Amino acid sequence: MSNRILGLERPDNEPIYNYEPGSKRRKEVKRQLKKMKEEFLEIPVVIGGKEIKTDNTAEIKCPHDHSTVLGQYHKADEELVQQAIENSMEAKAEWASMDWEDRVAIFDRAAALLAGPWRAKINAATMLAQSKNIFQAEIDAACELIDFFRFNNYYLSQIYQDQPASSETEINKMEYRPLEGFVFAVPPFNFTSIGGNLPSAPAVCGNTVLWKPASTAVYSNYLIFKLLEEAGLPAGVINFIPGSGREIGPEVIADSRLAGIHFTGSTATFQYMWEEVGRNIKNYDSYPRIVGETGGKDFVFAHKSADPEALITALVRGAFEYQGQKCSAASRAYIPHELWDEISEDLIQQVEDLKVGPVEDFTNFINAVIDHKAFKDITEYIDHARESADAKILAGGEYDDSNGFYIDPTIVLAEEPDYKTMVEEIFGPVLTIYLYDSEEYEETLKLCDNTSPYGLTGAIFSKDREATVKARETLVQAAGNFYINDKPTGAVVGRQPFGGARASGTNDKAGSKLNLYRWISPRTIKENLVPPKDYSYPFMEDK
Ligand SMILES: NC(=O)c1ccc[n+]([C@@H]2O[C@H](COP(=O)([O-])OP(=O)(O)OC[C@H]3O[C@@H](n4cnc5c(N)ncnc54)[C@H](O)[C@@H]3O)[C@@H](O)[C@H]2O)c1
Ligand SMILES: N[C@@H](CCC=O)C(=O)O
Repeated sequence: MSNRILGLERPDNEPIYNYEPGSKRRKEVKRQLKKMKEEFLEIPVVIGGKEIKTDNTAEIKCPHDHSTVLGQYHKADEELVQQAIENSMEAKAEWASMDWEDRVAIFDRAAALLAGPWRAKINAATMLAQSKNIFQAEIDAACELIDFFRFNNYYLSQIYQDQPASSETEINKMEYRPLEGFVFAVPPFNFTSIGGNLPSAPAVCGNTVLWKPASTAVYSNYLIFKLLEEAGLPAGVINFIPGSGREIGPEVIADSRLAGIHFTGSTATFQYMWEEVGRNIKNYDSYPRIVGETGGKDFVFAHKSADPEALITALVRGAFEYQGQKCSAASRAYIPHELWDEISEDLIQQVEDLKVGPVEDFTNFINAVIDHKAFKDITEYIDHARESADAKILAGGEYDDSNGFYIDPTIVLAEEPDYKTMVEEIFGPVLTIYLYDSEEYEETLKLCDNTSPYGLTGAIFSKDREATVKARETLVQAAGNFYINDKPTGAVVGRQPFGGARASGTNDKAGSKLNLYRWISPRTIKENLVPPKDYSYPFMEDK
């Protein structure tokens, strides 16, 4: 990177490592896994750099192994939330006035530390506490978060350079102030990178932030917080307040100085938060910016011309990587009858061959789902499909939570296009397939568009350009990330900016310039170099 004053150079995406057998990197991750399981991590609330322990704690266990306790976290109560808000407001002035080159340098250093000495540790934490295999941890906790840090810096430098025109008689300037107040960052459990990005994107713009991590991802999120401390983030810029969302949320949202919410999680939680903001709207100092990326019911749509092998791979990886716990996961598929006859045997075989087990065995493709609630919710859908006359289970369907929250990757065939599992977000390893008559391609595209309230990701598989264009046009509002001949997951920062509309969120595209604009409040400054000294217009003069 060069020339910070004129603007950072566009960074490259962080390379993804393979962790092949015998490699040094694989050995280091294994060493970290062992160490973390032997140790017990005590996670405090952190306010203004001060670590606070409370008498209200919760255990952190591996989702894939109930007997392994990794540590415990201390929950913030109302009083600590108030302290965190006051501290955020105190830390604000100094942070906002720091040269932006120094602010971005801190996040550049965080990226470099994560790419280097912290990489194995953060990957291992994500593997153990969120039950991600090494490949899924690597693309998330290492690569995507490094990219978020670096690309946010780059985009911010571009925003700062964008200035209005001036002339010989006036100087115009756009000052990109942080928001007035503090920002509340509330991430989901499923991506460590989102945990790190939600507080750091507003922070790099000069805001101070309250970070409430998801209760099932506190372990990795705390390590990211420690990484930011090591990178030089001043105390109080981000305060770390783990605890119950239902208790902390209303307390924070009621504060008149709330300047913004940076949320990713379920549609229901986001709607609740928006309603709370609405209820408090008359109390705020300014209108809080509300950014929320939420649920999805992501589709794969196959035209009869689709490449069968590419389609099978996209369904297997798109639906079942990280146990389908990606907001982008392929969760419903539309396949013409004749193509189904060609692919069904191989698809079912491949899904049944997916190895299920703990993360410590790197040959396992599928690990556990996050917790008991997720296990219960997902298996209820499977049971519904097993008992319904409108559905049939073609693969998987078994589950067992005796040692860990394991659910076999499951394929459901729906007789009706609006069968429950074609419509609702399941957020687990369940793919529902609906077969259609290839003569009814356009009608089925419309059906796909209207079947669910979401609009996050979707894919068309087709070798016929006209059919591809028809899908792209008919499904124009059905997905904020639309893929042609690719799975609907795995967006890369700087290449496929991520987010969706409809019930899937405000579509502010995490890791892009669009997202950063939400965390700044521009002030236009005009300086008149030659102020006029006569109020009258020329045409008012008497001839
Ligand atoms: N669109 C995206 O970019 C994206 C990315 C990842 C996950 N997701 C979505 O996230 C969901 C899964 O994540 P989850 O289970 O962690 O979601 P969730 O809604 O249960 O929790 C998200 C966060 O909100 C907090 N929370 C819960 N109730 C709250 C309240 N009343 N006030 C304040 N905070 C509260 C939780 O503690 C957590 O930190 C899925 O719906 C998935 O589609 C979306
Ligand atoms: N950005 C990720 C999904 C994040 C939500 O879970 C993807 O594109 O697969």
